[in-house]
Amino acid sequence: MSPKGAVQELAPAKINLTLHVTGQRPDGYHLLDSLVVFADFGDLLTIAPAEAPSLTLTGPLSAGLPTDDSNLVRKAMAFAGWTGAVTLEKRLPAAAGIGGGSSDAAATLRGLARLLDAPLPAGTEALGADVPVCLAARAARMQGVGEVVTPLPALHPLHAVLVNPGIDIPTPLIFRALSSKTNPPMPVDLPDWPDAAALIDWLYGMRNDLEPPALSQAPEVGAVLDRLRQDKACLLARMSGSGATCFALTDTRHAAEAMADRLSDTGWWVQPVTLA
Ligand SMILES: C[C@](O)(CO)[C@H](O)COP(=O)(O)OP(=O)(O)OC[C@H]1O[C@@H](n2ccc(N)nc2=O)[C@H](O)[C@@H]1O
Ligand SMILES: Nc1ncnc2c1ncn2[C@@H]1O[C@H](COP(=O)(O)OP(=O)(O)OP(=O)(O)O)[C@@H](O)[C@H]1O
Repeated sequence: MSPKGAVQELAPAKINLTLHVTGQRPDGYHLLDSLVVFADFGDLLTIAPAEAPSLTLTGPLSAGLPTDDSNLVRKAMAFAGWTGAVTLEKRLPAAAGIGGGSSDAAATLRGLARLLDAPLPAGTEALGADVPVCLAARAARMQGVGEVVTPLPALHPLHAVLVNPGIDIPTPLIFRALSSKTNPPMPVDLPDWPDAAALIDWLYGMRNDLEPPALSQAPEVGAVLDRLRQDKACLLARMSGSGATCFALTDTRHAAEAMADRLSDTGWWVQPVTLA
C-alpha cells in the first residue's frame, strides 16, 4: 500500500525510433534529430511528502544502482529544490539506451510538481540530455542536444519487443566511436502518417546513427539485432539511444507477446510493449 498522501508516477521506457546525429557543438555535445516515443512499461515511483529527501530502491533491476546523491532521482530533487520520500521500483535496465535514469528524474519532477501543486522546472537538460523529452513523456521530435522538444500529434500506437543483452553501454563511449558527426537530419516536416504501417514504412528510410559505433564496441548488439530480424513477426529492428537495448516492431500486441515468448530462452531482458 502507498504511504498516506503519496502519488505514483510511471517512468516509461524512452525509445528513439530514429536518432540522427547532425553535428557537434564546440563543447563536444552532439546535435540530434530524433523521433522519440514512450512505452507502456517502465520504472514505478511512489512519492510521499517529506521534510528531507530520501530514496529506497526495490525491484529486480535495482542491484548495483546508487541510492546516494548520484542517483538521478536525488539529483532531480536537488535541482528543483524539492524534497520527497521516493520509493523507486526499478524495472528497466540502466545504461541501456532507454532512458531509465532520465525517465526516473523526469517522473520525480512530475510527481513532486503534482504533490506540491507547483509548475515543472525549466532547464532540466542540466540533469541529462534525455530529461526534457522524458518530462513530456509523449511522442516528440527531439533536437538540439536534447533540449528542443516538439510534442507531436498522437501517433498510431506501435507494438514492439524490447531486448537488452545484459551489458551496460556508457553513452560517451558510443558518441566517441561515431565516425561521422555530421549526418543528414530527418525531413523538416514529418509526414502525417495515416496508420502504423505507413509510419513503419517511413522508419525504414531513417536511421540510428549510433548503431554502427555500438556494433563495433559491443558485438552483443549485433547478436540481438540478427536474432530479432530472423523472427517471423519482426517488421523492423533497430537499436534505441546509445544501446544496448534494441526494439523489434510487430503488427499487433499479440505478435509482440508471442515473439517475446520465443526469445525467452536467450537469457536476455525481453519486454513486450506498446509505444506511443
Ligand atoms: C543518446 C540519447 O540517449 C538519445 O536520446 C541521449 O542523447 C543521451 O541522453 P543522456 O543519457 O541523458 O545523456 P547525458 O547524461 O546528458 O550525457 C551523457 C554523455 O553523452 C554524450 N552526449 C549526450 C547527449 C548529446 N546530445 N551529445 C553527447 O555527446 C556526452 O558525452 C555526455 O557526457
Ligand atoms: N535512477 C537511476 N536509474 C538508472 N540509472 C541511474 C539512476 N541514477 C543514476 N543512474 C546512473 O546513470 C547512468 C545512465 O543511466 P540511464 O539508464 O539513464 O542511461 P541510458 O539508458 O543510457 O539512457 P539514455 O537513453 O538516456 O542514454 C547509469 O550508469 C547509472 O549508474
